[in-house]
Amino acid sequence: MTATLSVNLNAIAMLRNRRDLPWPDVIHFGRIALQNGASGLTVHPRPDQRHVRFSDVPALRDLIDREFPSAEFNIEGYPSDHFLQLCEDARADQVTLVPDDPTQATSDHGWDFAAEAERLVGIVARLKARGIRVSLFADPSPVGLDIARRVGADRVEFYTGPYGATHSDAAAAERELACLKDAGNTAAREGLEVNAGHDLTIDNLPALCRAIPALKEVSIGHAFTADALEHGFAETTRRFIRALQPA
Ligand SMILES: CC(=O)[C@@H](O)[C@H](O)COP(=O)(O)O
Ligand SMILES: NCC(=O)COP(=O)(O)O
Repeated sequence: MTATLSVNLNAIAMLRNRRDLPWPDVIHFGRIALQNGASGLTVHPRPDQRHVRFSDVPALRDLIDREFPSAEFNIEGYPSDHFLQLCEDARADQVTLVPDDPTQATSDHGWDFAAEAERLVGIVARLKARGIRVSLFADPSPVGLDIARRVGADRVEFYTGPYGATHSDAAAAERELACLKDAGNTAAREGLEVNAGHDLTIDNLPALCRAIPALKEVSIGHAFTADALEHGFAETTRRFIRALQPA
């Protein structure tokens, strides 16, 4: 199985927000990514709208509906009532629920499934009742994946920040990959499909795909955007898709 690529547009939105101007245009770069083979688009509209604005969400839904109806729209975020309503109004194909505090600089941990199970059951049911696939952001660990399944999640997205941080330490990378492999095997046993994201790059993707052969989707934004500064958005999309192909 080859994991699909969902391009995260947060960094494009952050660049746009530097000035009160409409460029770089989030919709334009989402279109380029989908035109060049990305399977979907991801955004993480945070409460402070530091990058993706709430108004970007319906506009991206409209792009996919009009021009790329087979593409998926993955919306990530903390399950506040406002966020859940935003996802429902946008008819998200997938919602990735993340336990982020509004003040966090970025996403840096998965759910404490044991502590949050009771709350997550209703939230997951609400989204699934609207035909939305639900993925729960999870640490790269087997712990709690049985609960993730019990609360109704279709998938977990393993947080690959610790793996991404090992870019200059091969031994540490092997240790993180072993954790991801173990977590991926447990997820499969629990009947969960697996996504992954955070600090993934062209260089670290192949080993991750070998560690989790059943990996369904990777969502990538930061390193993708850095690569695109050098290669352009279209070629970078093709480069990341090539990196996902089995060797
Ligand atoms: C959930 C995750 O790991 C990322 O998708 C997250 O959206 C990154 O958020 P920032 O782009 O705000 O750092
Ligand atoms: N879920 C991860 C994501 O969407 C993008 O994370 P990053 O590549 O910006 O670190």
